[in-house]
Amino acid sequence: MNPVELRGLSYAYGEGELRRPVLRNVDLTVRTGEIVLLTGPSGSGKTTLLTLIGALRAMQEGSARVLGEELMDATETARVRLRRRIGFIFQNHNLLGFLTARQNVAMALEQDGALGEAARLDRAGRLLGAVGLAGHEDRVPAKLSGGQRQRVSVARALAADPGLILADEPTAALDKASGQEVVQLLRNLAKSRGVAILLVTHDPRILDIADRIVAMEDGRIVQSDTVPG
Ligand SMILES: Nc1ncnc2c1ncn2[C@@H]1O[C@H](COP(=O)(O)OP(=O)(O)OP(=O)(O)O)[C@@H](O)[C@H]1O
Repeated sequence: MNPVELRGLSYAYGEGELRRPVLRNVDLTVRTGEIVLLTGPSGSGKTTLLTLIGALRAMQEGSARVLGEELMDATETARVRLRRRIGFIFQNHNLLGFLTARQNVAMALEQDGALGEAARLDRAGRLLGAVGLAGHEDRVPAKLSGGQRQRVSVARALAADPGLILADEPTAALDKASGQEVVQLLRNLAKSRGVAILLVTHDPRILDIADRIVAMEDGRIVQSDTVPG
């Protein structure tokens, strides 16, 4: 089973005369452990596609199988359940400012009823160690650099042991070195854990981490290149 399989996926915003198609007949497969970068001009539909795959909005047309679940006609309950199996990373990291790095990561484990508070904090500490933040566990986001904050997001996305990570412009707010460090880290973790990554980016500095680069234009996939290497 591939983590992501899209067939004939179309999507439009608005209704009636205001209806505006933004995705047109998209086919896309992401394999286990594969890192796919999604590029394309502003407005080409990348973020919309990512939110559909992430079960953050309801499908309209076509088929999307994500981690084995069909999203077309899926109930809200089924979508919520699927979202818990996906790691999300965003440009502005979405960390809670009043919680420490460790608490931010531990929060992502709260869905797991089997783990008590102490076990969650312990696991969060180990994940922070895995992203190179040992010694920074008890700092709040404001006391970390942009790159370190994005590493906390990576640790948080990995917390629930996801089969798929969806990232939207994760390096946009970072300088070149921190951006490359974060994506390299993401790559190493994905490869060692067999997690698939679909990453939207405008950042030409990180194209070399991809297994495949998919280009979108006007709601269509116009090019899919396997990166040699
Ligand atoms: N909630 C919404 N309601 C109506 N139109 C929307 C909505 N969200 C996005 N759009 C429009 O849909 C189109 C695709 O937007 P989307 O954000 O998916 O593109 P994108 O490729 O991610 O762009 P960017 O690179 O600028 O983030 C754009 O024309 C946008 O204006």
